[in-house]
Amino acid sequence: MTSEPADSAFLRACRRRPVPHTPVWFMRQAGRSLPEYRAIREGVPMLTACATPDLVTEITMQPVRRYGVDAAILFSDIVVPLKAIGVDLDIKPGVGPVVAAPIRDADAARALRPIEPDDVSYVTEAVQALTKELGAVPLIGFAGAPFTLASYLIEGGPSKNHDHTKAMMYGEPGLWHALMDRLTEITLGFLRVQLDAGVSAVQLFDSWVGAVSPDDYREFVLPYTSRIFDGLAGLDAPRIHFGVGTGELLGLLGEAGADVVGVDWRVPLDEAARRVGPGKALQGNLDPAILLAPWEVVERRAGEILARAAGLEGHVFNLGHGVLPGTDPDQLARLTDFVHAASAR
Ligand SMILES: Cc1c2[nH]c(c1CCC(=O)O)Cc1[nH]c(c(CCC(=O)O)c1C)Cc1[nH]c(c(CCC(=O)O)c1C)Cc1[nH]c(c(C)c1CCC(=O)O)C2
Repeated sequence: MTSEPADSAFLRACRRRPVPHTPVWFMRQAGRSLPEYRAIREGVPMLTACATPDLVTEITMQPVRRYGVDAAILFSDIVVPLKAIGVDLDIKPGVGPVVAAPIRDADAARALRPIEPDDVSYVTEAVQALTKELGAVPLIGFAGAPFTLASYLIEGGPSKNHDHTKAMMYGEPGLWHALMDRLTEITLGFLRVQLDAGVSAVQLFDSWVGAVSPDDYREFVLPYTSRIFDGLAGLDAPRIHFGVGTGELLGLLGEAGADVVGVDWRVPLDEAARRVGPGKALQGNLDPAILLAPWEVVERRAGEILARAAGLEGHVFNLGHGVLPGTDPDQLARLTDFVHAASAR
C-alpha cells in the first residue's frame, strides 16, 4: 500500500519509473456519464458548480470512489480562468463555451489581464480540501493551452475549422502573438495557483491544436507552450501535454517540454513513442467510442493498447479524448480493473 501521492503508480509512470501496474484515469471521468454527477448538477449551471468548492470536491471524488482510478482530475473547465478575469462567457449545455464578444482586435486582446490567486480562491479551497480527502491518490490540475483558448475567444464558441482563428494567425500575426502572449500568462498563472494549492501533476489541454500544420505550430504555437512548460520546470509535479488530431505534431509536442505526451487514438502508442522522441512518458489512447461497444470489444482493444505500450518506459492508460456522455459507467469500472490486472507485474 502506498500512503503518499509521490509513491503512486500514476506519478511513477509519469516519471518513467517502474510501476506495480499501469496506472489509469479517464479524461472527463467526472461528468454526464455518471448518474451521481447528473443528480448533483441538477439546476446548477456549469460555471457555478466550478466556483463552488464543496461541489468541485464532491464531483472530483465521484469517479475516484466508483472506479478506483489512479488519479483524480480537478473538476473545472478550461474557460474558468477567462471567466475569472472578467471575460463575458458561459458554458451552454450540449454546446460548450460561448463568448459574448469574440476577440478580434487589439483593444479586446489588451483587456485580458493576468490572473491573481484571489480571482480563483475557490480553486485553491477545492484543491486543499481534495488533497486531504484523496490521501494517496494524486490530484491532477489542468488548464487550456493558449491556442485552444484563443480559438474559443476568437470564434466566440466551438468551431469546426477555426476560420477566424487562422485568419488572425495568418493575417494579423502581431495581434495573434500579442493575444497568445497574454493567454500564456493566464494559463501559467492558473496552473501555478493549482500547484501552490497542492496538485501533484498538471495537464495542459491543447484540444484543438491538431488543426494547424507542423510549420505553423512551430511559428505560432510552440513558443507559448514551451514557455508554459519551462515556467513549470523543476517543480516535482509532472507536466502532461494533450491534444486531439496531433499525429503530425507529436515531435513538436515532445519539443515543447512536457514530461508526458497525451496521444489520441489515431496513432498507435509504439509509433507515437517514435514520433515524440526519447525521454517522455505517454498517456492514452483508447478511442472513447469503443466504450459504447460490448465489453469483449473493449477488453480486446485495451489489451492491444497495453501490448503496444509494453516496450515503453512510462505509460499512463487513458482514453484518446474525453468520456462520451452516453458511456455506461460499468464499462469504465471494468476497464479500470482490466488494465490493473492485465498489467500487474
Ligand atoms: C475543450 C475543453 C473544454 N473544457 C475542457 C476542454 C479540454 C478537454 C477536451 O478536449 O475535452 C476541459 C475540461 N472540462 C471539464 C473537465 C473536468 C475534469 C474531467 O473529469 O476530465 C475538463 C478537464 C468539465 C466539463 N466541461 C463541460 C462539461 C459538461 C457540462 C455539463 O455537465 O453540463 C464538463 C463535465 C462543458 C464543456 N467545456 C468545454 C466543452 C467542449 C464542454 C462540453 C459541452 C457539452 O457537451 O455540454 C470546453
